Amino acid sequence: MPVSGRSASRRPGRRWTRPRPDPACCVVDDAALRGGIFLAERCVARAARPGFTCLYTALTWVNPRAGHTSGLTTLRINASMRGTETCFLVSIMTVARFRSVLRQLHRWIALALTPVFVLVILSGAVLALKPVLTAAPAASVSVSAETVAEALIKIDPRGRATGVIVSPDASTLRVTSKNPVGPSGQYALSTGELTASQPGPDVFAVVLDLHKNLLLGLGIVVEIAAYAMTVLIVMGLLLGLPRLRNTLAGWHLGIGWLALPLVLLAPLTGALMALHIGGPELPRVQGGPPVALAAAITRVAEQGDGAAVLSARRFRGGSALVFTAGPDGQVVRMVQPDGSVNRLSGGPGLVHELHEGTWGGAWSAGISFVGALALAGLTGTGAWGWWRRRRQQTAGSTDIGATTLVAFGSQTGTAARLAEATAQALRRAGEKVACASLEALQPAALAGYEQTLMIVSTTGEGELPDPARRFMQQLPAADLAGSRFSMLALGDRRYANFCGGGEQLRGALLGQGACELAPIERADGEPGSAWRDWLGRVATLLGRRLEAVEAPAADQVLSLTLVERQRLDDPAVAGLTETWQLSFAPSDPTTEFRPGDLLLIAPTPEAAPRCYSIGSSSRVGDSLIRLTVSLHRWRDAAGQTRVGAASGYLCHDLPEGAQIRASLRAHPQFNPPEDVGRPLILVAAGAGIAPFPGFLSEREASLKAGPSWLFFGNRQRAGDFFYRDALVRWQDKGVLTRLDTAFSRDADDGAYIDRRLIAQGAELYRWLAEDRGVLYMCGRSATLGQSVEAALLGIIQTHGQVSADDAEGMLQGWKQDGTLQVDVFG
Ligand SMILES: Cc1cc2nc3c(=O)[nH]c(=O)nc-3n(C[C@H](O)[C@H](O)[C@H](O)COP(=O)(O)O)c2cc1C
Repeated sequence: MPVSGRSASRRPGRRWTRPRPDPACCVVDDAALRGGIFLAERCVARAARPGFTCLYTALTWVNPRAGHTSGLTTLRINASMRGTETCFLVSIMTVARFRSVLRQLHRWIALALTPVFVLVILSGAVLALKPVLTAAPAASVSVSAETVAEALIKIDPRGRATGVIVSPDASTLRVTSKNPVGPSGQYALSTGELTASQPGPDVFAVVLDLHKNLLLGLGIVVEIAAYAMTVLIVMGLLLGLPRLRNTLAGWHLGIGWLALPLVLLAPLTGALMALHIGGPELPRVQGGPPVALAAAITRVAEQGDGAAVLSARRFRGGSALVFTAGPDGQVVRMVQPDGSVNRLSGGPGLVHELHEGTWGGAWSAGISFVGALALAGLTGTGAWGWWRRRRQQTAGSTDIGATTLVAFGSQTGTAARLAEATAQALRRAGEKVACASLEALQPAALAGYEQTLMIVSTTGEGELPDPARRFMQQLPAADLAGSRFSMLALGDRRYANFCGGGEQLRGALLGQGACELAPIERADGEPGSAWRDWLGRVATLLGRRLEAVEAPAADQVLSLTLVERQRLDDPAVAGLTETWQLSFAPSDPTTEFRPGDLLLIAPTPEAAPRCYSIGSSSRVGDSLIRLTVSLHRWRDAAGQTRVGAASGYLCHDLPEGAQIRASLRAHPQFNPPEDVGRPLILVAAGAGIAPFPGFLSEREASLKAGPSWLFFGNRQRAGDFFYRDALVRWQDKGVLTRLDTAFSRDADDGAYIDRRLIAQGAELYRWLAEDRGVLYMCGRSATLGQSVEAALLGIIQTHGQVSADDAEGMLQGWKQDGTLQVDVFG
């Protein structure tokens, strides 16, 4: 399907239609469809009963705006028995949709409860160490229940105390009360007097209260957190297998999977405890006025087994628990409000012991502690990853409080660098400045600033750079009365339409009512001096004094020798675009260049230069600058075949060994990311693959390189699968983690590259949104640029579960923060 056809069908608003009859006309997320049909088949299997005939049709609804499935498969089951036919319509969520919903739930539940998780997990880690850090609670000197009860009556005559612990030497009682008027402190057992030394706070008791009630009696919130944590871990398992990568998402998944028993232990046992499953068998609590601890201990004394009292505390429904040590070990008794005593058997129960790490002594405590650390790691990597993604999405939004906007429209980076230098110079002079590409701006944004300084280049035959086109299209609808601007237009007089792009935009701005703060400045070729003049004038009008300003590095003029020219397409295959790789040796062997930098070559000194993307890197020892050049061939009005001046010169006329002069233009926006660990997604069509061999050779040379994924589209696998051998070699070496191709003229393929992106949407979204990947796209603007962006919008909408507008905003955010780098040519 012609890509332009699909983009023309884009309409605002959400409208779901059935797939059109020609399957080539709709782009269906194959994986999602397969998932849906799989579920459909299971559903039919269930619906089928003896005597029924079942037919089903899976109707997958397609969203034409985004070009992807809605994620809902509607299933029609025609079941007939004895001539009566019934039709059921069942809607099934496809696997992709299900995972997407699951991911959203996982994210938002986890984020909502992160503060609670942090408190509960950290306090749990401290409590896990309690058995190791504290001495065993058993008393070394035994004291009878009667003695403790007598002392407690003196200390707490009104029965308000909620806990009492006998000291190991049986000399004092530590009494606590939740009621502020109740007794609290350390008392002599013999006299019942408050001892001079007040006991320090019981750290473990405070931590336990934090762990169980968040110190605020919010036990219910902790219970919910335990259920939620268990559910989140299960959801996480459903979301994907671990991919061991040194990224936050990689660590998150890795911890979740590899430490699964450990991370599941505490929340699961906590949830079971909250549900009273697996604990000791408790007698039914009668309820009634709470029994005083002294009375409870007296009732235990009356049992007459002479056991020594260790501690007692208030329990549910007015009852109390009394812990004693007898010859058979620790015994717990529950004293009800009516004075009846029940001996609790079986200890705290396995679930409690597993939760508290007390089932196997010090090393089980250690396991609980490691489990708590793993849970902390899961929470930390999850929350940090979310925060970092959020920051990436909001990064680059215009500075708050700025009065001057510096806006740029740049094709090959010069205007962008000058805009940044302009903003910095003005900021240093005290002006509040925001700086943004026209790509990220809407005309109405100009009204938010006192003035806008525009730096706009010209490309093609007098055209606006690609990133400025949408802004220009939106201008006719904007009312810019009251907005002030000044234009610095970058151009080159060797082109027919000098500074055409800047002139066009200026005319349109004036047409919409904006007025000029300072007259337009036109830069011919190297823009440094024109920029300085213009900036000086503008700064004076703004009442600012500039310090000495330095223009960004200019293009570097190189002397190059063509050492090799290799044909990349197969001349025997008809209908392909003739394409060559050219390797140039710079006369200065210390010349530095990186993949994505640009080489400007003109066939004659007076001719306009053309720009070619460099596909090699001096950083990894490449001494040759390598270009991929397609011959531009067309038929003129008289039917004569013509070839482009620059491409014809490079592909045919320039002999090997010849020397030329060319300009090297740094293009840092399109260089490989400095953080080599970031996953790399490269999307290329035809000669757009030019810079990517250089990207992969830089990755090959790095030990810390993250994964990389190339999407390459061309016409025929047999004839123009450029750099196939090198790509296969990089795949074998693990440098290229994934390779997806689309060959539009192959009978068994027929797809364009956007189809591949959509088919891999879930994984692609994960690389970009979760693993901090960065996507570079290179190819013709009219085809690759539009179709890939449309595919990305659909992917964000489907797999990020956001509206069309939010997807658009996210895509713009990706362009601003460098997640999406575009180098397209006309
Ligand atoms: C392929 C190409 C086409 C160009 N077309 C024109 C043009 O039609 N008119 C013009 O004045 N300058 C033209 N230029 C010159 C650029 O506008 C000039 O080099 C500018 O500094 C580039 O800025 P940028 O890197 O921000 O895009 C062209 C440059 C290239 C590489």
